[in-house]
Amino acid sequence: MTLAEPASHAVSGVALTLRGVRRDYAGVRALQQVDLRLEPGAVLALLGPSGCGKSTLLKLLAGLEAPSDGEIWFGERLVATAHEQQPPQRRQLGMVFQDYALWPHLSVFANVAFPLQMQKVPRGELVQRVQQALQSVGLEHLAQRAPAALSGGQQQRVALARALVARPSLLLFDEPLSNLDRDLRESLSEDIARLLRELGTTAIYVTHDHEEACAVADQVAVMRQGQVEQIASPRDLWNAPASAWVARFLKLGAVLPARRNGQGVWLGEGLPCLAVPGNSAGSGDMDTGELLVPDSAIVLCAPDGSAWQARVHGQQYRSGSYRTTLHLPNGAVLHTDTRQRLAARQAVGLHIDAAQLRWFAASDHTATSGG
Ligand SMILES: Nc1ncnc2c1ncn2[C@@H]1O[C@H](COP(=O)(O)OP(=O)(O)OP(=O)(O)O)[C@@H](O)[C@H]1O
Repeated sequence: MTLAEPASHAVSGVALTLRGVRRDYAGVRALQQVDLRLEPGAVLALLGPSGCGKSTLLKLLAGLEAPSDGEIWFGERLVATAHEQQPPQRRQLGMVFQDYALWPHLSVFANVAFPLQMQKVPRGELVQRVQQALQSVGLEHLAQRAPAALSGGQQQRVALARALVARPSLLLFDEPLSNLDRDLRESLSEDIARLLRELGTTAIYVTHDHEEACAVADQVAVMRQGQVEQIASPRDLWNAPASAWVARFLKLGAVLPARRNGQGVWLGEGLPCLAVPGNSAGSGDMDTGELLVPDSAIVLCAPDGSAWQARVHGQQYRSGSYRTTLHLPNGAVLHTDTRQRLAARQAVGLHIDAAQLRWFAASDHTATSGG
């Protein structure tokens, strides 16, 4: 198959298709069989632990590396196979990196103008587009400054304007906010999300930060060992994690070994039975698996107010409430948030909202939720 030429005019928001994409380095399979499809204008966050293949996937999309197998399509354009790759400059990409990558000797204006100069855009149009891009990131008043005279957040806004000014069909973000403090990350991720939606640009956004991924993206791909473990909207990811691993990675609550049959689910010998709705186990033999118990499923009560007994292991104050660690009689650890200050080793009762629990079979990724 030969690679198509890019369209001569700027295309906003291209569809993205990956089919069977694999990438091997000497002795390391960094990506194995990645298949995904992104609609034009959609924003996909790649989230996953260190080494899961996020940067490798980004490099393949950027054309900085070639797949060992599979196909990458931008809309109707085949941009990469193992045998043939379109170079980065022909892919109509914008990129925003963690370290901003601005030219230190050029002004803010000149940095943003750079991609248009490369495209030999006429001066009048160039000035107008640079001003527009700077306006969209709220920096038009700093056009003549040098990057060194800007804060980290402002520098990243310049990088964003530079990526947007060329009207790319795909924007790639590589941990763009990880050098910034939490408040700035929040405000800038909101701005990025708004801009991407206004412009209708398709984007891939690599991050380690769950909240940032959900703030920016329509879809989140959770990656594990070179594969996409789950791809879903932020809401579906939180409400319906596909596996115990995803639930753990997203820190959705305690994920505990459990057993079940048709009568219910048990977290251990001698503990009360949980009536997890939708439990599809047969009435006979016990099934082993894991149970997700979100923090929000647990409400504390007096020790004699429930069949569930626990002891307080410790508390940590966190913006308005105490995150409380609880030990069940069999040693299992649960967490909940409460406004009550409790003593270590204090006995408490628990109400567990079974509707929020989620069962994961040991042998597969099939989850049964209470919701
Ligand atoms: N040039 C390379 N040569 C050999 N192995 C590599 C190379 N680049 C990446 N890898 C390996 O491929 C796997 C995926 O790496 P990648 O950088 O894509 O992970 P990541 O999810 O981006 O990690 P991080 O979040 O730490 O940046 C890792 O095991 C890594 O060691």
